[in-house]
Amino acid sequence: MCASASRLALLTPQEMAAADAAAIAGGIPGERLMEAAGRAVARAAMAAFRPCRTLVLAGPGNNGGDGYVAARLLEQAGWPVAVAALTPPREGSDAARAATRWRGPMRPFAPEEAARAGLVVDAVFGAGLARPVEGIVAATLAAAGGPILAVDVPSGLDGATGQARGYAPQAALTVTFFRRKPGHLLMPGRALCGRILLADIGLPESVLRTVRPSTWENGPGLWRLPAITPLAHKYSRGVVTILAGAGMTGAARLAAAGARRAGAGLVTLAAPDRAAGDVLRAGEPGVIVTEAPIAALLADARRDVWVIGPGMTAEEGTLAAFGAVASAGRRVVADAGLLAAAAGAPERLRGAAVLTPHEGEFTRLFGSPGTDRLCAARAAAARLGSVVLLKGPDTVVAAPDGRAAINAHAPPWLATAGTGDVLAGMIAALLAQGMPPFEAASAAAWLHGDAALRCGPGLVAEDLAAALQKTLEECRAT
Ligand SMILES: NC(=O)C1=CN([C@@H]2O[C@H](COP(=O)(O)OP(=O)(O)OC[C@H]3O[C@@H](n4cnc5c(N)ncnc54)[C@H](O)[C@@H]3O)[C@@H](O)[C@H]2O)[C@H](O)CC1
Ligand SMILES: [K+]
Repeated sequence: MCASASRLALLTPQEMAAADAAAIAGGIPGERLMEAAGRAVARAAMAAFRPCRTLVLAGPGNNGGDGYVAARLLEQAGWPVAVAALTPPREGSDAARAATRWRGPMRPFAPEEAARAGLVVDAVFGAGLARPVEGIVAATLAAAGGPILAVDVPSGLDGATGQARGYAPQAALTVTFFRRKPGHLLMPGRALCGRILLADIGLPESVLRTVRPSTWENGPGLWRLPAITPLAHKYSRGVVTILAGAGMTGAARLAAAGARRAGAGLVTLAAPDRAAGDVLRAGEPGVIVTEAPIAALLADARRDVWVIGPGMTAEEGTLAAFGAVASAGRRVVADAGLLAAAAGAPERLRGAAVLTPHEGEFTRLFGSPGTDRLCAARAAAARLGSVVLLKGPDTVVAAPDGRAAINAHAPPWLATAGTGDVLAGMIAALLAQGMPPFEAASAAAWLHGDAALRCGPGLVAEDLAAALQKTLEECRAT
């Protein structure tokens, strides 16, 4: 794994525990890791908040241990700190030793204590969350009068899925260690964490070779955009063919704009009839419009990548068009109408390079993704042998081989009509320029979000393609 991808690795709580164990087996005392974790929490508190009456809520495990260390260091810095222990740590554990070094005031675990605090440090549960948070823990966290600084994760948040198990508080700041967890990027986890600080606690990078992560935060470093060689010509920069629907030609035009701006050398819109063709010709002059039948288009071997679905209806004809293109060995980005046409029968999309369903399309194809979007997208990708890009505020890109990327680099205003069509065209363009499907889908998702961030909340889909130019310039420069 290259260095930049390594930095983007996301570790599940289980993988984090394995990383800890590997480090400890490699001779790094757990106590040193805990001391480093607690110090990172104390430093983050001192950097983010003014000295105030601080209550550290300590759980029975190592999350609690981090909390005792942070309490001791904050008190040494002159902060008025008290600790409330849910239950004492297991005797002889690192957390127990950290607890014995805490000589300051102890308080009961009680809502009124949290209500009186200017800052609550939530060190109750972290990677070891075993069951929903409820009862006195939930009541005390919910009563926090001031901001919450969460250690590793807000207690109750599942680090693997980003879902709250029972109650999980809204943190102002979350300090996590070594690598982020999927739950720090998946919703609602990302929102509940508030600002996320990643601290180095001295775990060597070598533990990643032991853990072998398969989930990454999406970003440059996980993929590289195709270089534009001096000898490039339009065919070498990839040919994208987009099937246009009879009615909604706008979607195909948006896909064409996305494909062109993402660098495809030649983009063709295949119209179903003359009327549609005339409408399409009114669009971007740089797009070739043809009414030629699919069979004739397939005779040109350079037409390697196709987009099928935007603006198309969910009926047999759409599936038949896909069948003809896929059986000719061409790579298809399946979106919108094609996904709808295969509802309940996802195997009919076997052979597609990339599927780009939103939640509703995914549900109609594979059933509800439920609370574990990562797992659902991975299962769908493995089932079809295709990359599945499950769109949302936390878009998940899953490959058939188990790799997955979570894209947090996208603003909420991206959720507007037509942006999905642009994305489908962008994926096709990157495929046509030689990127493998997982990398092409991941890169397109990130570029798509970055362009939307540049456009601001007034975004309409037509703006995206134009904003892509700046995004691509900067991405290529890095
Ligand atoms: N490398 C690192 O990232 C380091 C992380 N550290 C911290 O260690 C915790 C994980 O510690 P662990 O002991 O495995 O789990 P927890 O502290 O989260 O607590 C588990 C403990 O709590 C019990 N429990 C779980 N859920 C509940 C519940 N709902 N109600 C009651 N009790 C519950 C469970 O039975 C266990 O006894 C990680 O998050 C980091 O904060 C290390 O300190 C340093 C290295
Ligand atoms: K916590």
